[in-house]
Amino acid sequence: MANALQFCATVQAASPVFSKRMHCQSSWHRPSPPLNYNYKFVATSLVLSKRSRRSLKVSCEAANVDLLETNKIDKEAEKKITCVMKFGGSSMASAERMREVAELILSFPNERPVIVLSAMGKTTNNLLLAGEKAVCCGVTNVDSIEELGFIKELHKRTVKELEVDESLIAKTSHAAPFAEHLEELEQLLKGIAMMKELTPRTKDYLVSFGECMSTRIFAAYMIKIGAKARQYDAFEIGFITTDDFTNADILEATYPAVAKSLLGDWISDPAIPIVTGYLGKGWRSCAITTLGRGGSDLTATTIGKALGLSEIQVWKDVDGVLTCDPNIYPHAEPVPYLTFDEAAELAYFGAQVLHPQSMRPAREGDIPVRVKNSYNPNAPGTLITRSRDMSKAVLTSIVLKRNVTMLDIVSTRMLGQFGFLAKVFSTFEDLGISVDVVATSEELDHVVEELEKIAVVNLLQRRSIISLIGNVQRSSLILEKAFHVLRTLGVNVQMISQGASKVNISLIVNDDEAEQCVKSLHKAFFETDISELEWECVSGNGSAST
Ligand SMILES: Nc1ncnc2c1ncn2[C@@H]1O[C@H](COP(=O)(O)OP(=O)(O)O)[C@@H](O)[C@H]1O
Ligand SMILES: N[C@@H](CC(=O)OP(=O)(O)O)C(=O)O
Repeated sequence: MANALQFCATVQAASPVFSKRMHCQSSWHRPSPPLNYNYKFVATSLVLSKRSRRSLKVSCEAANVDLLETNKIDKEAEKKITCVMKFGGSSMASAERMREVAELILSFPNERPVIVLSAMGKTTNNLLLAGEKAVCCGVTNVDSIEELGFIKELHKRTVKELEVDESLIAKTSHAAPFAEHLEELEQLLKGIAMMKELTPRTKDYLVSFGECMSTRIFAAYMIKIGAKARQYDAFEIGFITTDDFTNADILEATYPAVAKSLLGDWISDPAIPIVTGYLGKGWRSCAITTLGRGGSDLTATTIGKALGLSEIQVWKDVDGVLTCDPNIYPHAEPVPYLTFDEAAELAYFGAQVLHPQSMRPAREGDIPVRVKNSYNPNAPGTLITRSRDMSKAVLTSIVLKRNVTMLDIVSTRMLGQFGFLAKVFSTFEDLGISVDVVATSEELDHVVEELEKIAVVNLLQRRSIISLIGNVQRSSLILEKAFHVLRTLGVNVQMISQGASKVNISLIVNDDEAEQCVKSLHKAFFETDISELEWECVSGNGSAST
């Protein structure tokens, strides 16, 4: 189909109205079948003849729509990118794992994916530890920091075992070669040692080495085994964020910018994009930022929305989202289906498996997210979509968040009720503390000091939040059963709340009782027949299976 006269245009869709207009224009121009022609998404690509391209330019100007670019296309570009596949640290922990992941990617001949990678294994933790040690170890001792040794050894060994050499790594991108990264990392640690200071901004620069190195090595390996691959640093291709170092938010401008970078290259020379997860660029500072721990999931869903892909896959080391944390209770089972709301709530309340913000772009783009196991690709995993059949659903998953501080605030009646609550929340806002993720007791001292002007405040530490994610249409059944289990254990619930999204009931208990509660709740809800559950509750003669 492609010939010298054909071009591809990438335009930025502003609204459904535009899409409609676009539709008219496309029939008017009579283009060949669209590359990525989807009404809902930001970037729309069309294959056009040279004459149509000129007319499209005029029409776009008239419709006040950005024509991002028109490129000559080749045959390969007619096959659009289909999905994004994200592989986390656990999937990329060694040369052996990288080989398996490469094989896995190539085992889907009908997919043309964008790959998002995290740092290898525990590299991010090791980089942070190395940074903390550098603060107090003195410049001359930096090269003997144990974690720096681990990082160097892991990456050099991986390069050697995969048999990718420097020249191959250099071919993967225009950026600095791999050896220079290790060199620069050591220099940075020496700088930290000299300054005796590790700011959040420096922390983000420091941890970025993990993803920058893993993607370069992996892209080089893909090229070595004959695949076409191209490495990208997210902060160079339009991941624009707030300047909240260590926990930055993706800004809206990211979507068209990322679409433009990735589609532009794909159209002119298709190659599997291998993108660094977790990283961005602060819009004011222009410095490297990170999206919060586990942020590569968010990178993947952002790319999914930016390109209007049909699926987002996040590959983990477990068979999908499970009924509870397998580290607490090994009999946790995979949950086959979840809604975006359920998954977001689960992540927000502490399930390590997904980044708390990662569902937002997927929900906005209405793109299904599949959570799969890179160690067991045949397992069906979890499919996360906008809605699902809830007719049989009671409880979906149990999440535990430990070491939470509970503030018990009683008004001294100096303010009316509305004024009192407003003052309480503005105190948290002024001090930049998010309720539910209060970090240190030092921060809390200020909160207590402020609140004591209007209330009696009790600080209750070492508490846990147990979140019951499920069908809150059946909240009476869930609560009845849960309280029955907890009463049998002799546990006193200290607070209860139902989330605004109506998929979550949260209970606060003491830290030292929490794990046992989760185990017993799991047995009662997931290892008991549901009809039995309802019968027990109706007849009132059931007993908790603990
Ligand atoms: N409800 C849950 N479902 C699945 N995994 C969970 C859950 N809660 C905690 N986890 C933990 O999350 C891990 C997977 O997430 P993560 O380590 O972030 O993967 P990756 O680094 O590959 O992205 C699992 O190994 C598991 O120990
Ligand atoms: N490497 C970063 C980002 C990330 O998403 O990692 P993982 O996918 O391994 O959770 C971290 O450890 O936080």
